[in-house]
Amino acid sequence: MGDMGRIPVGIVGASGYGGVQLVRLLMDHPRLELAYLGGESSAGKAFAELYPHLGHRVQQIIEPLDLEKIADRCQVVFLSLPNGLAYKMAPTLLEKGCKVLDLSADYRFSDLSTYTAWYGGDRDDQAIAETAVYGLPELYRDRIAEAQLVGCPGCYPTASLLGLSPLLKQGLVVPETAIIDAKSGTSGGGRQAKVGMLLAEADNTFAAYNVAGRHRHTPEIEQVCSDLAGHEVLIQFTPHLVPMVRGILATIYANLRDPGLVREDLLTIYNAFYRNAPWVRVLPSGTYPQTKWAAGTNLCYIGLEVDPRTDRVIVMSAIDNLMKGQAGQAIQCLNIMMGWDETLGLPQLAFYP
Ligand SMILES: NC(=O)C1=CN([C@@H]2O[C@H](COP(=O)(O)OP(=O)(O)OC[C@H]3O[C@@H](n4cnc5c(N)ncnc54)[C@H](OP(=O)(O)O)[C@@H]3O)[C@@H](O)[C@H]2O)C=CC1
Ligand SMILES: CC(=O)N[C@@H](CCC(=O)OP(=O)(O)O)C(=O)O
Repeated sequence: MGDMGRIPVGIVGASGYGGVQLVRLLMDHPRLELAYLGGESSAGKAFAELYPHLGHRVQQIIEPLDLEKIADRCQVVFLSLPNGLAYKMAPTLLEKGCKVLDLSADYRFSDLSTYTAWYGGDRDDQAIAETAVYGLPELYRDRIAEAQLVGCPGCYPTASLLGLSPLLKQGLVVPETAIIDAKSGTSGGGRQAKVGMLLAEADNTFAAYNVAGRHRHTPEIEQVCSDLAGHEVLIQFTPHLVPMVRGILATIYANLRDPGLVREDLLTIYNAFYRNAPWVRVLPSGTYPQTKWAAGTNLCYIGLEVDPRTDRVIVMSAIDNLMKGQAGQAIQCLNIMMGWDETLGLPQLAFYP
């Protein structure tokens, strides 16, 4: 235990977008303290050299990877790394008693053959993967509370699943008719330099990518939808890149089983479903979410409509991809794992008015 009863925490991948969000959140968390910052190409640099605006609060140097040292110093470790690295690091940390929260895809799949089909690699750690809990608290809160290893969801799956879950759980729509049309800001692609993310390339343009089941978040969304529906479900998911930095808006369409249902019926059902979920705000009738309301917060805003001409429900779900879609949700999960209030240390006020 660190000073004043705070829990010492390490972040591997501290220089990336997920890493810096975690640092920002940990600085103001009343029960956690930063005990280790790790990176690869940034190792040896002061964190303040990369993020000078946080330099008055964070004096640490980013250190090279040393799992034994991390485990000696930390009770909790966040792995915020490119896919395919966490599963090589987590076993040592777990063996030494650390709680591990992985922000990559390595521990999101209960069946590793799905992971390797989409992410490649050769994994033989099915037994460890099976101990991991999918870190979407609104669906798996009780299991997260008992977990030592959490696989935090992707940003698109978070927005999509929070929008779709009440409908699937209650059997209100035909699951196979669900279409998720989602748009993300560029920070979803991480901090690595990529030509498509240059301002000159990404500004003033709006386009779909990885269409027709080609995005790796498709199987992640389908895994949870199948769990909720009680049978295997295929979902149409189309991601888009929009010229903004933060935020995801998922617009979801599905055919209602009962065409007599109206908007108010569904809003009542959504409000009941999320009544104990402090990070989900179901909007009043006729109000649709905007990404800027969620920016910088751990909130998910949900609005919905029913189209009586087509008997479809249309659900809109907005999050900040770096917060509820990544680092904020990881802290929410840790709060639950520690038995604390799940809102502890997480911002509710958006960056914008
Ligand atoms: N951006 C988003 O909206 C979301 C991202 N995610 C996932 O979270 C994870 C992190 O994403 P993001 O923060 O965007 O990524 P970034 O590209 O911004 O950062 C990646 C980090 O990984 C570090 N790293 C890379 N290789 C190694 C290594 N071998 N050993 C130690 N550190 C290493 C880098 O360190 P260095 O700079 O020192 O080389 C850097 O700190 C990814 O798996 C991503 O898919 C999940 C949800 C949303
Ligand atoms: C805009 C953008 O590029 N977004 C990323 C998704 C980021 C994410 O959540 O990635 P992981 O599932 O790997 O954690 C993409 O489409 O690849």
